[in-house]
Amino acid sequence: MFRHYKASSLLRQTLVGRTSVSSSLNCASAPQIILVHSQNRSYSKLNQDDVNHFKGILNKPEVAVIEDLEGTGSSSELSGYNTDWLNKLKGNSKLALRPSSTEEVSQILKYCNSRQLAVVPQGGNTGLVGGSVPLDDEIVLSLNRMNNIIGFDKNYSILKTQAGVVLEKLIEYLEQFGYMPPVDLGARGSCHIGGNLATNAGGIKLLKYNSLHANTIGLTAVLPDGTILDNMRALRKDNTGYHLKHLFIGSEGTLGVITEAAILCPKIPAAHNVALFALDNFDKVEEVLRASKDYLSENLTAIEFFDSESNNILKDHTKHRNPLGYSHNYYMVVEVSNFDNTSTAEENTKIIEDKFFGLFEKISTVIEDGVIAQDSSQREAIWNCRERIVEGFFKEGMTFKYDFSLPIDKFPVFLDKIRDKLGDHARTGGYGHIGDGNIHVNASIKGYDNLKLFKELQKELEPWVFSLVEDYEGSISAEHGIGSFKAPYFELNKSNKMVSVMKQIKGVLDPNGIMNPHKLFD
Ligand SMILES: O=C(O)CC[C@@H](O)C(=O)O
Ligand SMILES: [Zn+2]
Repeated sequence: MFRHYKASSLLRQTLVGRTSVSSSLNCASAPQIILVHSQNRSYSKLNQDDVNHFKGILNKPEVAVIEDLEGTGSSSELSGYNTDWLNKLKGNSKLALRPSSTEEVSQILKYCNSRQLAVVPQGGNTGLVGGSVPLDDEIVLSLNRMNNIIGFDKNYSILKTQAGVVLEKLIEYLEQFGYMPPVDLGARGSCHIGGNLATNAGGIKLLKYNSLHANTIGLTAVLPDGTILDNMRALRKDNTGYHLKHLFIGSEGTLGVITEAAILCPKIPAAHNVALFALDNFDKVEEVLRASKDYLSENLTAIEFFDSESNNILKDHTKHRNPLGYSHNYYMVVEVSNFDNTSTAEENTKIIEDKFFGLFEKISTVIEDGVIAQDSSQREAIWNCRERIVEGFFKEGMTFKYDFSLPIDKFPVFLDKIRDKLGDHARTGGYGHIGDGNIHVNASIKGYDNLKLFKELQKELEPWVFSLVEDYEGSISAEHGIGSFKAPYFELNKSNKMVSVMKQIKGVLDPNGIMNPHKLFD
């Protein structure tokens, strides 16, 4: 049984162990919706000589080159490289290349650049904005064979790794040293660290551990002309000139390919626990946020929220149940950690209990109800209430998915406006990373058989919603990136001057425009 917070009696809890926040989600079974099609610009057409060239330069060509030049559809493996995780896009690539070293990536790009062949770099292909699959017949450059962990520097807690390592493998590797990656996502079982870097992926840990921009100490990146930029000395302090690594982090594969990274890693907390609160209005959500930040300070490791529609969607489509039920307007998940490794397990338990007890005293008149986990499975159950909402919307039907940054006081009015706009056509929920101003809006129409309605609504909704975000001085992407889905709106959300400098940088590094065409810039 979960232990309930009640204003009259807060009982001491038993806190044990540590658990991952959730297992990986997988959207591979979704019915397919094709949303974007693009005719490539003046790229060359891939021919047999090109394929033979790649076979000649790559180690183990039998696994490094996956081709279907004739377009017979004989390679089902190629179909995986062509299809995005949400099953919203299907490209028409005839060739996927799987290099095994930075040198091979360099040779591939050099050749593609000289032949004007377009390239889509691909990591775990778990992105949500259509950024990692071809829109036409671009060559897929997959990093999935570059999956070696290079090592961990215990003096400076810096991990060195190849880009194609799955995030979960890094989590497991670092555990032996008592450390963890600074980033964690629902897709941890499939996403690659290189893809996380290329998209500057966020997630629930960002509040505490900051972004990948902040934690990346060094990178190796390959430019479209094959030049290797090796910055893997991994010096914590290196104040010499422009930090080119930042150009590649979040560039969504439009400037080059990240092949290695050196990442600063935080210690795994000695202990942690989570509580779930129910609230009746959004002002109170903000109050709990402020109280948690003020009172818990550095012990606050995550704070998330979800609204009642998101909670209902979870109930309707997944096996996960909210221990606080379904009658409240808002819910918040608060995670508290203790970092003092010299404390005993009992002391840790008490330290965390005291933290929650102190927080509860401050918010007891604000919350309607609350529970604290008593063991690792309850922690997971609480996290599932938040992390599995995605799965619920996905099962409801075709989903509009957004990841906005907004001033927090605009969250409720913003959601109301979207609900008004979509009317009865969709179920719309808001949830996300309240601690860093990032709201996810998911809106699902029922089922997968009304693509016409979906597209009609999209036409109405998107120009309007993205300009609303601009009016509110927010960002159209807090963490998922621009990809191809948001590319038409990218320039709306940035000043002309900024877009112009970005395009100049793109022009310098990728003058032939071979890298990930139609992503980021429309
Ligand atoms: O699928 C989504 O819309 C959000 C996914 C992820 O960023 C999350 O925070 O759960
Ligand atoms: Zn998120």
